[in-house]
Amino acid sequence: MPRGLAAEATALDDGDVLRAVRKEFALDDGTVYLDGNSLGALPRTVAGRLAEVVGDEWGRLRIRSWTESGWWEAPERVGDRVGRLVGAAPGQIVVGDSTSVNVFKAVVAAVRLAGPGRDEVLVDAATFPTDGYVAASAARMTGCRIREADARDIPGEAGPRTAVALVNHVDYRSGRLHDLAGTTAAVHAAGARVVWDLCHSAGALPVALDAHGVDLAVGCTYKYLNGGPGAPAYLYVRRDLQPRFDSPLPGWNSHTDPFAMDSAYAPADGAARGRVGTPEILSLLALDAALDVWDDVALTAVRTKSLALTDFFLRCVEAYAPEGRVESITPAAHAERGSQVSLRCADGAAGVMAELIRRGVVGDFRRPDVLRFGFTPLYTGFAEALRAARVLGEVLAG
Ligand SMILES: Cc1ncc(COP(=O)(O)O)c(C=O)c1O
Ligand SMILES: Nc1c(O)cccc1C(=O)C[C@H](N)C(=O)O
Repeated sequence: MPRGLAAEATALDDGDVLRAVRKEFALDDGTVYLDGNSLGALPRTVAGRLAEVVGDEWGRLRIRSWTESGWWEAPERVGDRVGRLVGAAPGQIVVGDSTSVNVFKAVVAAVRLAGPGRDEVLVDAATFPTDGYVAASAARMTGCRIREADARDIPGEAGPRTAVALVNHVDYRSGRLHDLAGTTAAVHAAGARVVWDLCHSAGALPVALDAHGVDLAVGCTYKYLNGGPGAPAYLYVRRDLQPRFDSPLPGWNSHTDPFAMDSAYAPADGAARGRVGTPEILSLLALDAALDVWDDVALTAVRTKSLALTDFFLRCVEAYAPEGRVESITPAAHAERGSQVSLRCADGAAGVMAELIRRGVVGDFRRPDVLRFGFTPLYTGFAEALRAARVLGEVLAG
């Protein structure tokens, strides 16, 4: 069986249409990096571009770079590049701040868009914690109450009192992919708005924000978009909602004429209305450079490879892991799977992951018992999936 898997891995790598993209990343063949769903690898061109931004744009041009190097418009320009990856036409995404901050803007703005009598913020019960914390605070501030529901039940749970539902497209822990089209349609049918958190889906699979009429969305850029540690996040506001988008953080950068330094606030049109303060130029331009790797990549090819990788890894785990030691909590159905495999390991999961990392297989551990393996189709190969499962088997066999 294992010999058959090795031959299969070779054949799959040979047929991989994305294989050449790996060399665009700074990766070493000694490590199997399965943590791109926490921090994406470094695209090789980023360091040179950053050196240029620091040396030439900041160092030589200094303040002139806000206009001459295009710094001022960079949040919307880079937003449009992210838009191509999440199915958003230009003019609807602004890059800046953290996901947490953008969740706040989106949830409060969605409540402000809601009709009378809507005082409920519906939250995916298994949400990444920051979304839950921020939504709870946003609810308190807007006179709403929070109600939690399993993300799969949100279509049926949204009702006449729901102002907004906040849902994770892919669950960070289990890797479950939620139904963006169906949930959005059902929440709309209930008269409410939906905010999607795309942190674990953008760059991992095709996302079609415009096609499904999503109201608002947020996401980070340091996972599958490889923007780097602390890279700025983004906010999507559907074009027809932009004139009514009432930001709870109306900083001077979102003013229609920031340099008027007017004491009265007048919001900018378009995506810029989602801005707050001065953009994080260095990390924003690092992200801009990192996005170049996507120029010739089709998201459909990414999805095909992602599913093949995770299918193959699951089969390898079945072949190598001692019976009963791990159990996948990631859905087997392709329609319900993101780009990771999470294995429940009831016995000593933290120690197992530490040993895996020591042996060159980098995933992560999520308390209390989850071993999480992220598969980044741009740079992860099938032989690596096989090696990760083999080493996991060895570690579990102790
Ligand atoms: C689903 C999800 N939402 C939000 C965050 C937090 O984003 P940030 O730290 O950029 O606020 C993360 C990861 O850290 C995440 O996985
Ligand atoms: N944002 C992170 C960080 O600053 C340090 C360590 C990990 C992260 C993460 O992104 C965690 C990630 N969102 C998760 O899904 O677990």
